[in-house]
Amino acid sequence: MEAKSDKGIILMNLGSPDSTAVPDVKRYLNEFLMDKRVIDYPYLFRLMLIKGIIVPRRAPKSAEAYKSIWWEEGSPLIALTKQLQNAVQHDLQMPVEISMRYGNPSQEDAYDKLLKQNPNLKEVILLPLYPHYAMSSYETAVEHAKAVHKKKKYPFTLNIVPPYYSEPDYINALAESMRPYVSQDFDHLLFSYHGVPERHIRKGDITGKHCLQVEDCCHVGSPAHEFCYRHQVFITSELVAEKLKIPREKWSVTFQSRLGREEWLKPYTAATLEELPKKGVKRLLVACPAFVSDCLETLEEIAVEGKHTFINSGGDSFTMIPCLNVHPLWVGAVVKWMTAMS
Ligand SMILES: C=CC1=C(C)c2cc3[nH]c(cc4nc(cc5[nH]c(cc1n2)c(C)c5CCC(=O)O)C(CCC(=O)O)=C4C)c(C)c3C=C
Ligand SMILES: [Fe+2]
Ligand SMILES: [Fe+2]
Repeated sequence: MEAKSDKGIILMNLGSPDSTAVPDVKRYLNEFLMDKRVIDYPYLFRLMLIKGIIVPRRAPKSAEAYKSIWWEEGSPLIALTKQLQNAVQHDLQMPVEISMRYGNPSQEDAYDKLLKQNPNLKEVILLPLYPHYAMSSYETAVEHAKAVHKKKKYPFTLNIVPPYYSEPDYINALAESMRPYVSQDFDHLLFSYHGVPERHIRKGDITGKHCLQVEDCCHVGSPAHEFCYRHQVFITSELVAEKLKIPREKWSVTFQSRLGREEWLKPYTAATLEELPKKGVKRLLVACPAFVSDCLETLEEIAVEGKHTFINSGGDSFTMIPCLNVHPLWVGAVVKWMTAMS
């Protein structure tokens, strides 16, 4: 009989509200936006801004948006993360659980479930479902996982997978998942990434003098790249475009989901979708590699709102390429990484 593994795996994603009811969306947005790595203003100012202005205004609109994409089994992001869990579990001996940075299932739920399955658990391998490093995504997920682990004095160690934005297995899975779409006629491929404030990029610059300060900073060698979201999304896009042999003038990178009045990474996706038809781009493909699983930001902001903007601006066809979700090559990559780390 095969010996029981003393390791377990957690796939960690961002999370969604428990339901599309406004109070649930409010609770989720409060937790999300009160995170000091997402909105990094001083605590009291953040509290007043989030609880007094942003959440009361945003929650009803967000609830409507969630309603328009909600599945019978609940949030697409959570359902797709569960599907990934099942697919990976099928090929691995170690138990696999999922956790969400905000909402449910929580990090504690995932640790407890693993421990219940094996009280002698020695190590948990944590795979954040974010390919790129950003203070507001990968960093907050990992710091949260570490904080819960420390606070509850769990008896196992944590082994965290670093950002995989340029890992050949990830790039191969992403490129192959996109190949059926780029094999048909199209005028342009847009890589639309979740945006972040430019200030976050400068704040995360470990050299203090590189990001958004040096001409073409993301393509000039620097230790800052290890923590630079902008650099990392360019690398992903370049590697995928190279693998798919898409000429440089046929693809570009934009940033979506801006919130608030600060300057965020540019160019903005919405403005680009308006401009492209005027430049002769009529048949557009859009991929969103900041997200491993399809979610509100792809299914609503891109596939519905983005399409509307593009078609109303003179575009003819708009195709959103699905996220990796449970693509067999992605499942294979995760299984390979987990096996190598165990
Ligand atoms: C200051 C605000 C935000 C930053 C910075 C931010 C960064 C960031 N977010 C993701 C991934 C996702 N974000 C999602 C939804 C979402 N994001 C924000 C705000 C910021 N995100 C809000 C307010 C929301 C909620 C929805 C809304 O009201 O518009 C999602 C989808 C969640 C779902 O349930 O489907 C994802 C995924 C990344 C990767 C990132 C930094 C790189
Ligand atoms: Fe977000
Ligand atoms: Fe940079």
